[in-house]
Amino acid sequence: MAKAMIAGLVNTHQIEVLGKDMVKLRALNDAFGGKLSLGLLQEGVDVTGKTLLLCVKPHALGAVSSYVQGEAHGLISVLAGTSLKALQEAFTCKHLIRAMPNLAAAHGASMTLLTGDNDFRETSEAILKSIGKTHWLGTEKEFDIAMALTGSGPAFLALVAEALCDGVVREGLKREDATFLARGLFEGFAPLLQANHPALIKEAVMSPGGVTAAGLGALEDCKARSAFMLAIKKTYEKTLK
Ligand SMILES: NC(=O)C1=CN([C@@H]2O[C@H](COP(=O)(O)OP(=O)(O)OC[C@H]3O[C@@H](n4cnc5c(N)ncnc54)[C@H](O)[C@@H]3O)[C@@H](O)[C@H]2O)C=CC1
Ligand SMILES: O=C(O)[C@@H]1CCC=N1
Repeated sequence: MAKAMIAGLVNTHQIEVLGKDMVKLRALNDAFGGKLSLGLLQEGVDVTGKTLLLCVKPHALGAVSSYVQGEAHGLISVLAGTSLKALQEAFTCKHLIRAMPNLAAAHGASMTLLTGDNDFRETSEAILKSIGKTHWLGTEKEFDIAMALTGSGPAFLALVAEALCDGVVREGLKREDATFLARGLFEGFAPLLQANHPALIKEAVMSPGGVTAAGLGALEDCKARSAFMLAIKKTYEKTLK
């Protein structure tokens, strides 16, 4: 996630990357043409007046915060399931934001959620727009629910793509043809979804008594819709633990 954010920001912002391993940091800097400043994350790192992008796994929050000192200007955290309250207890900063990008950030196409301090909304939106689109949510509850859709969504859609491919392979299609076709399907589906409500797309394809109706009937028999709703529920509930 950090690498994707750096790629989006490197040409417009001064970026200092703090990490544990100087060899890895140098390799990262080489990948970005030497445009980064590097620093070791060690006791006493002064972050006064800086805007921090926190991109470690949630369990590393305590370790990272124990190293830094001073009052940061802003802190933008991408840590899943880590509340504003927990961040506030760990860091001293003027403005606090939670952000939830997704894996498409690696292609500049993230759908990133934001919530937190309204006074830092514009700045955080400008920063996160470097990796795709942003959407501000007024409460942490909405943010945590929406995360199940956009943060985890690439994994759910990957499962759909994989399952559809498995289906045609089971019927006899070659795997490479299936994969090529699924990529084309998803590419074409993106603009369709931008222009139409999903229910209308389904209705447009579902001819009376036709082949798609037979397939959709099987999905309803298998409770596919209910399975996806349960997946969202479980993802959201896990966020709260
Ligand atoms: N992978 C995803 O699709 C998404 C991930 N996130 C969030 O992004 C965060 C990072 O996830 P990834 O980039 O996938 O993980 P990652 O494992 O690729 O990157 C984490 C980085 O943190 C460094 N690190 C670990 N412990 C550290 C410590 N104590 N001090 C300094 N650096 C430390 C690691 O060396 C590594 O470079 C997580 O909190 C996750 O919840 C958010 C949205 C989507
Ligand atoms: O599953 C996770 O914990 C992270 C957060 C959202 C996507 N991946």
